[in-house]
Amino acid sequence: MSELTHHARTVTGPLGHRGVRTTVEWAPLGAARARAAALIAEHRAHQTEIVRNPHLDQEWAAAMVRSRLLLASVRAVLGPDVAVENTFLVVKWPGRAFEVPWHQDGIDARIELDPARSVAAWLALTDATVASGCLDVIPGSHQAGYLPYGPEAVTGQARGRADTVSVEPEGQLLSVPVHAGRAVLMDMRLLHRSRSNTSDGARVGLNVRYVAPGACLRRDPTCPSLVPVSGTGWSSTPQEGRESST
Ligand SMILES: O=C(O)CCC(=O)C(=O)O
Ligand SMILES: [Fe+2]
Repeated sequence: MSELTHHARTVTGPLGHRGVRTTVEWAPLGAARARAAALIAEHRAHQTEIVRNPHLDQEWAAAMVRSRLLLASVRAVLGPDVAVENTFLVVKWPGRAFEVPWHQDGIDARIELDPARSVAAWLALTDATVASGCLDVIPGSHQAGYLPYGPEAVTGQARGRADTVSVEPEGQLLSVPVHAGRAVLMDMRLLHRSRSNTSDGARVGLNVRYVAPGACLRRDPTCPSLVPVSGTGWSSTPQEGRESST
């Protein structure tokens, strides 16, 4: 590959010039809704909003990140060897303020992921509508690369402060409503956010960061190990990602 071709590929990334794909399925509608109903029942009493890395210890999440339908799409983007770097369950309860500010998924204090070797998947367990706080994205925003970021100014107390980009997002916002059972794939650099849920039902989504070998440019030792979900290329590098320079 010539220098120029490589540069162009790095800028546009594995999802192309828009940096987002919205036609991906991970489960039949009914199965996704049934899982959402179980999670809503489990978390309603405490109004739990965030569960970190449920794929490590909860069977439903371990199964979700291995969805055959989803992995077919992820493999088409990343190649045969795929591991889960992180998962993040977000429940937006009706009538409760919870805005996720503009951010990029592939960089924070603990990680930096090579956008050419990683992809973020946002899986809808309930219908995500504009009213219930679906994702808003800025197509093409990934082409500007990783941007400076810092903690958001205000937040709900139990949640902590989320990272947000410290520059004004530029470009045309696109709201991405998705039905339960469908997913959005995003370039790790794509700017996105979500607003509060003003509908009368809970909105449930799982964010998954998928990586191919060599994707972890920086990863804190406190991060859990990568979980291989596809391919045979992981056996020789079981700790890949805990090392800072592979
Ligand atoms: O579920 C949401 O509304 C957004 C979640 C998100 O962007 C993330 O977990 O990185
Ligand atoms: Fe995100």
